[in-house]
Amino acid sequence: MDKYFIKGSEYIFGEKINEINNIGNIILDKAKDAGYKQVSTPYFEDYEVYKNYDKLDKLNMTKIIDKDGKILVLRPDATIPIAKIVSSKFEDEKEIVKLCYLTTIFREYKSPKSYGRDFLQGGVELFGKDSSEIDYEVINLAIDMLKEIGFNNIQLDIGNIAFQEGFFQSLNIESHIKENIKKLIETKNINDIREYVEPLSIKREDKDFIYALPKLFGEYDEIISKAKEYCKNSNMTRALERIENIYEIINNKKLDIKVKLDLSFTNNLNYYTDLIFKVYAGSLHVPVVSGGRCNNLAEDFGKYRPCCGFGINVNLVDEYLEDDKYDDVIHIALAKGRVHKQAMKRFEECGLIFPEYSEKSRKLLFLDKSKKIEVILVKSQDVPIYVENGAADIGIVGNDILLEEQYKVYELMNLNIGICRMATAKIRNTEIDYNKKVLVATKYPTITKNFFSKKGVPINLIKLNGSVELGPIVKLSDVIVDIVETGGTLKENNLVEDEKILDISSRLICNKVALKTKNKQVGNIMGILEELELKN
Ligand SMILES: Nc1ncnc2c1ncn2[C@@H]1O[C@H](COP(=O)(O)OP(=O)(O)OP(=O)(O)O)[C@@H](O)[C@H]1O
Ligand SMILES: O=P(O)(O)OC[C@H]1O[C@H](OP(=O)(O)OP(=O)(O)O)[C@H](O)[C@@H]1O
Repeated sequence: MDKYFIKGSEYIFGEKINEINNIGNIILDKAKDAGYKQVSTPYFEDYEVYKNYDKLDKLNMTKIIDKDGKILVLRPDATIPIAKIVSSKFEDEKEIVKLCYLTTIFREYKSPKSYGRDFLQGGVELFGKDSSEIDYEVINLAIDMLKEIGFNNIQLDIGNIAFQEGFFQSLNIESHIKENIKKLIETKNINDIREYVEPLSIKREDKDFIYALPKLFGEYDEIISKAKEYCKNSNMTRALERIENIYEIINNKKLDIKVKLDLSFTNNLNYYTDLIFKVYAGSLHVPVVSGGRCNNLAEDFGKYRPCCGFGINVNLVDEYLEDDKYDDVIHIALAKGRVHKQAMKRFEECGLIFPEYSEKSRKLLFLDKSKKIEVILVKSQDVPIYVENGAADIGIVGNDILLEEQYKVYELMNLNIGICRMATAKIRNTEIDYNKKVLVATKYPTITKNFFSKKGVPINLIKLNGSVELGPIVKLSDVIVDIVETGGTLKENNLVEDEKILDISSRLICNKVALKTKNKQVGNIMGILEELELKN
């Protein structure tokens, strides 16, 4: 039967339809009560318009060619069509225009429980005024909707894209380099950021800011005072003042939600100019609300009109409504085998005690003495899968695994355990003729293909699952690509290392949302591990 269905395109019926309609109606009713008028926009949009905003390919647009050969896209967002309506239908640019919508957005989304090619989104856009009071009004409406829908544990993260932009404007480097740095900041992979930025001719203090930026989120007081130390021009100062204003208003209103500051937000849709906010609800590992200020968007289609708005993914809200509980245990996935043994030693040296753990135990799940940290032992290849999907908040795994497949996780630290290298190896005293196709056996097809294609050597790859060293001995392959630590296995099998491909060590990785919602616990674990690193 499955052959008739497209992955990510869901049929919804029965009670599910009612649930989704109820959520949609709450969004529309709340918006209308607050003075917003409902709009409906076309399914098709002009690709030429969208491609200017989609700088990081975040929209994953579905393109269609019409009968005149024009490239169209299925509406991948709601804000741009609404900015077009406002510019064409509302002539007085001083007028405050408040519009709301409930519409299908044709864009991929992924949650630990589901994957969809499109989703129902409800939201609002308010045009005509730029002030912190309006920012609050819009944010408060989103919170109010989530409360009415039934969520109790709500976390609001606020940031200001103008802070980062202010910094990058003053940085005297080519724009494509700036864009590369921004992309790396978004991955939060400190190792990759350092590797790219360190050789650039940028002032030391600016490099330090770039390294600090991905970690510039968390408790408001701590982050705002850190951010102030990095201010180097009036744009950055103004951006922080704006954040202070909005935070003060929210704080005074006592909304009964957690409010955090995030200055590491990136402008991935390329139209935000100022405030950016995201709302997480319950144990949800993806934000349910995303919004912010895009003051210059309307001007692209007519006259300048500042704008602030948000969108709520109704499908996700529905999926997670039943899970509205906050779990304050931090779940750590460790690569079972060499890595977990070394990691558990590290934890022990840090004073973390897991009473039921012993190297010989066959148990796969251990709680620490305080019952706040849980370790799960999984196959090394599965660590990033557990973390990406939120089944674990953080994980410890070798960079060999992270390089072999792409995962949507943050790589936070190099732990300098599980150290080894990946290399090619061949039978002792033989020469490999790289002018003809070489037979390579390995457990690591992606790393192997990339390595040989960079060298310009054509290969035939044989994927094995272990005991790779046998390859050349039994004439299954000419060479192997495998992990070498002491070199003992190669030696005992009459092989020699030929060329090193990369250094390997274990990394601390983190689920993208857990970094926000369990920021304190993740920070504590990082702090403990960092301190130990300094001592060693
Ligand atoms: N000598 C080594 N051989 C293999 N991996 C090592 C070595 N030293 C460190 N590592 C790291 O440990 C990880 C693999 O650990 P281990 O070999 O215990 O698990 P595994 O390969 O999944 O186990 P198995 O092959 O028994 O299924 C690698 O991903 C790598 O990062
Ligand atoms: O340089 P060394 O210190 O000898 O370590 C390297 C060996 O260890 C690993 O094998 P593992 O024991 O994980 O078995 P596998 O071959 O089944 O993967 C790796 O694949 C090498 O074979």
